[in-house]
Amino acid sequence: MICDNITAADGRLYFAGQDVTALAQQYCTPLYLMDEDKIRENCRTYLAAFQKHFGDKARPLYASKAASFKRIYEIMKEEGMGIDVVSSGEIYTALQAGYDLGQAYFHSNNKTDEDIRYSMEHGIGYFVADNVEEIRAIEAEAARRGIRQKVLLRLTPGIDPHTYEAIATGKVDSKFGSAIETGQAEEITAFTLAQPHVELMGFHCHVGSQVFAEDVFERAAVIMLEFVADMKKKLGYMAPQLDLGGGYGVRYVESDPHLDVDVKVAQVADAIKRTCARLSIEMPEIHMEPGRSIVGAAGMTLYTVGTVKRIPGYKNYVSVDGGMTDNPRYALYQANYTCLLANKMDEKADFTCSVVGRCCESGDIIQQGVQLPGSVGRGDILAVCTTGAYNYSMASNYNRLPRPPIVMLRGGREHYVAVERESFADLCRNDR
Ligand SMILES: Cc1ncc(COP(=O)(O)O)c(C=O)c1O
Ligand SMILES: N[C@@H](CCCC[NH3+])C(=O)O
Repeated sequence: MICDNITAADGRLYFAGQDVTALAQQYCTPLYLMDEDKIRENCRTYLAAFQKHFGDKARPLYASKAASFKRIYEIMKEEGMGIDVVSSGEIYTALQAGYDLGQAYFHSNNKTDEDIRYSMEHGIGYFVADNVEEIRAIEAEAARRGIRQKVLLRLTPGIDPHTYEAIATGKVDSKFGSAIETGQAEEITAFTLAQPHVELMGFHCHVGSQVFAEDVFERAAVIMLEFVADMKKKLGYMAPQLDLGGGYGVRYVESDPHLDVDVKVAQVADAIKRTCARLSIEMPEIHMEPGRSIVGAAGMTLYTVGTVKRIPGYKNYVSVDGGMTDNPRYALYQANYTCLLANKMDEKADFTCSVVGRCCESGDIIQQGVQLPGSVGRGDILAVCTTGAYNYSMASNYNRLPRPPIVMLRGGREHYVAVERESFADLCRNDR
């Protein structure tokens, strides 16, 4: 199986040690399951790797855009993880969970004045400013409040991470950040250092997501540290923090490699230490922002199969009771997923089909070229693996479909609702 929390016994699929067909019956479908133990294990793996390879001068921040709901911030708080947020909505949710915003880094390429005001009012720890206009707006709000606000600057190191084009973000031609190559990174650094109510805490980059390519983070670290050294020499400014963003990939299909976080962090730490020695600079405090690799494999989505359509000479279609509304990733990126028929795990999977959703949209596809048992039919439970990241958080109500609930699994036996299923009344809540 693609992850060690997925098993099969007596023809049934188990996730986090629990029979998912029974869970589908109890909670109905579509249904998001999340393995709380796996989320905590992943946090601990990052925390231990950072401690081991960087010592106290480092911290992983959970990129909460991957999965943002109250319970996840409670878990991050309990695990001692920092967080990255990208909107006032994520900040509000973190606050509802009692998360200390002083540990939060506020990203986004376009923070509104209202975002800046709201987050400062609630004591945001750090802004990761994207551009000069944001620095001006942060300076103005900080001056109004009579405080000195900590910020980092998002830079683009000019690296191609070899992932889906739509989720590559570290190239010079990007809506995010200021490019080192064009000199804009230096300009914004000088500008920020001249602001009386802004304290520059360092630099940030994020090269992309679902990254497996060798040494991408090491190369980013070297470019960023060379910039740090350059700013020390030119402006007399030594950055206290360096944040290398998120991006480690997870296994969606058998052909995806398995990334060992401890090994990856060790390699990045090694590159950082060697580069700092070569440049004769002190190692800044290092941060990374894993999102997908914390929650991706901790998720599974369950659907009930409806129509099975066989078109002789063409394709076979298996329709399920959710679709691009709860998982838009195939529609957006042609992303890969593993689909399993949860209640027929002992049957040979030799029926090739496209698993499609129920929306009025031909592109409403979960996955193509899926192999399921030939007996697949109405009422079967279809599981899509590795849906913990960027599924619930990117869900929509297209066609007025209510968002599924999130049921958390823990300890091999317990399950509880972390997010309720939306009702039809919820859909009309704001209608006048
Ligand atoms: C700035 C930033 N940090 C962290 C992440 C998290 O990335 P991932 O979920 O791939 O670890 C993202 C998303 O790609 C991001 O844009
Ligand atoms: N939403 C993307 C990840 C990138 C988002 C953050 N920059 C995905 O589903 O793969």
